[in-house]
Amino acid sequence: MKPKVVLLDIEGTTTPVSFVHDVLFPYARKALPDLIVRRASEPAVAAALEETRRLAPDMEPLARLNAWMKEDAKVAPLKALQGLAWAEGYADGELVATLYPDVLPTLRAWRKAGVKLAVYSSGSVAAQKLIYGHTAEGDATALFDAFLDLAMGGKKDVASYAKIAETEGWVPRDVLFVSDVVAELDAARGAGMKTCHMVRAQDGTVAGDAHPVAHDMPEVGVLFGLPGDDVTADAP
Ligand SMILES: CSCCC(=O)C(=O)COP(=O)(O)O
Ligand SMILES: [Mg+2]
Repeated sequence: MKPKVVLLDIEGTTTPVSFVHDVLFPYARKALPDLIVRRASEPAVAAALEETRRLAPDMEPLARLNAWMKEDAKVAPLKALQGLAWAEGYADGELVATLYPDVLPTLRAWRKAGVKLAVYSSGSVAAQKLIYGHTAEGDATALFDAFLDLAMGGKKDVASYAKIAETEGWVPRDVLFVSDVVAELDAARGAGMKTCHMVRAQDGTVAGDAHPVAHDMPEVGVLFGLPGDDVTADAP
């Protein structure tokens, strides 16, 4: 059975790991000390700092945020603040999202064929929309039916995928989850979803034998019977 929904990870799947680690994360690391002071009275900033204090009561929030960034911790208040920092960078033109070149043409073809597309990333929904809203080809957010983040739970937890399916009204076996991280794929499979391991040579991802392996988005399509980008697709 062909998937009716394709649920996509971002880092290592649709964007190079280097874009996240060498461009986005350093930008946020530099911007956050000023941002959390300058915008301290904004509810989103205040809530993220409050949650940081709650999770790490013995540490000064900026020190905790810096330590999380060093560990690449997927923690909701850090992800919220990083998203606010990146919004400033995209707005002033300093940031432009880098996607793998096979991504948008293939997603357009799948959407044109009636496949629903969605994002599930540790990055906040706001940050996801910024990435797809600032690609070299313009705003591609209209391709997606749903954006999902850590509010659904951690990406390595079976319950998160069950919650996503329930929230969106999807039958799990109709959903194909594509990610570069095997533990995330194991969790999605545990909830009844189809899975595909994205192994991008540029990212140094190592293929295993637990999940079907693809090296780019068209190969995902071949494995799961989805159309290729030779289908005429109007750019969103
Ligand atoms: C979507 S914002 C940038 C990516 C990010 O912050 C991140 O932690 C990547 O996580 P993913 O779940 O997409 O691997
Ligand atoms: Mg990933």
